[in-house]
Amino acid sequence: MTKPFVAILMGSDSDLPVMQNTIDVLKSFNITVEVKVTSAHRTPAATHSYVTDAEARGCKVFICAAGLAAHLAGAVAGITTRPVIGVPVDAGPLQGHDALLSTVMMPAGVPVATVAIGKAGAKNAAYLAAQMLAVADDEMAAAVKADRQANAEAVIAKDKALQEKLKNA
Ligand SMILES: Nc1c(C(=O)O)ncn1[C@@H]1O[C@H](COP(=O)(O)O)[C@@H](O)[C@H]1O
Repeated sequence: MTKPFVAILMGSDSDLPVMQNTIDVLKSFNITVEVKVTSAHRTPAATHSYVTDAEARGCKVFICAAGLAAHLAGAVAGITTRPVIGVPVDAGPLQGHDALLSTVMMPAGVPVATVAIGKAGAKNAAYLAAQMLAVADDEMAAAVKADRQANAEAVIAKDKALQEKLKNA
């Protein structure tokens, strides 16, 4: 039996501050995570063998983060038929627009589910992975629903506090 996990691939260790957000959200759902620095440009052979091996060991979803000419997610999507989520990282003078376009503009047949640039996208990559796992896992589905409910309650509480403050101003 292979143990299910989510793999996070980063083009560089310089992407870690953004991708720590993904790790934290996945861990909050008790999802087993593997984190790997590997690059389609700098270490293409290692990237290929990691993805092939990870899939055989039970990786259910690949999350790939890269900045600049971000080809990592697309290259991984070409190796595996597991879902691939791409996180564009703001790593240079184009502020992540370069990474966004090179991650999202995949040719038909090899999709990369691309999230927003930076921290919000990094968090959403984890939520999306949890929702993908939840399709075949009722416990995960309940955890995702409970998390949504807690977020909604936090927004309502903030609004209530704001209304009180405005009333007393
Ligand atoms: N876009 C890629 C790929 C790739 O797509 O394979 N490999 C590294 N990189 C990105 O280059 C940026 C700068 O990397 P360094 O900080 O190591 O110079 C990082 O954001 C990385 O993801």
